[in-house]
Amino acid sequence: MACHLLIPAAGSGKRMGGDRNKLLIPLLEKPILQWTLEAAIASEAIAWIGVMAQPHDYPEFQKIFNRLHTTKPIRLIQGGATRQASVFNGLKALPTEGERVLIHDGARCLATPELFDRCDASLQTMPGFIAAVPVKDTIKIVNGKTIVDTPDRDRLWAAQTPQGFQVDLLKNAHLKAMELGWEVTDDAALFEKVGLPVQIVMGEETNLKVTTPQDLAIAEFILKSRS
Ligand SMILES: Nc1ccn([C@@H]2O[C@H](COP(=O)(O)OP(=O)(O)OP(=O)(O)O)[C@@H](O)[C@H]2O)c(=O)n1
Ligand SMILES: C[C@](O)(CO)[C@H](O)COP(=O)(O)O
Repeated sequence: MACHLLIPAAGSGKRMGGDRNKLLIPLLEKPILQWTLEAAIASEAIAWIGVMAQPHDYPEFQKIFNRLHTTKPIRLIQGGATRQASVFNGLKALPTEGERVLIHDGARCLATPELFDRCDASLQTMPGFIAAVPVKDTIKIVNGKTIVDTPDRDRLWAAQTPQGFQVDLLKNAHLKAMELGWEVTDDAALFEKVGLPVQIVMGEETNLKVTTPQDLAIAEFILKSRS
């Protein structure tokens, strides 16, 4: 079964500090979103891509789509006020034959096609998963500036995308979130809140989310080391 991919790309990039969507910032002469799309296009598993965007970004995003060499359909879908709302809009716009969906942040432009393929294979056997990597730092829980706990690092994983789910289960979790006013930063959290299991799939250390100007420099370094 062909895999459908939703790319939340409707943010504003506040932490990047610029005056436009950070996904339009050039990284080695290509916009961040173009790197993300090229990796998704190169993944054998993905047959259809929906990109959630703010209408004011449509013209620039369309220019990026026009530069891509692919026959895979790429659709613009109106984004929402939060990542969560953008994903919900994406779920409603999926082609009806899609039973399972991958969701991948436009800002994670270093994910490899192999990661998408591995995630799609995992999604065939589980209702929900996230790509994640084991945490390397010792993490502290603090109250104000005082440490209150040091959780066991063996149980800590850093969440990434792709994340993948059975569409009907995820839609129901989003509906419940709207009804009860839950606000979360990833889709796995909604699955967790409704009591559904989410598995871990090994992510990639280099699969960072470009969030701050420092991340741009790191992403550039990683891309150069690949060429
Ligand atoms: N209303 C929103 C907000 C975010 N996103 C997307 O969700 C992904 C992860 O969000 P983040 O990295 O936080 O992006 P921004 O919201 O743009 O950044 P910031 O939080 O710094 O404003 C990004 O690809 C972003 O475009 C989205 O589709 N719709
Ligand atoms: C989905 C995500 O990328 C997992 O790391 C993340 O939660 C996105 O939300 P953020 O608020 O931009 O970190």
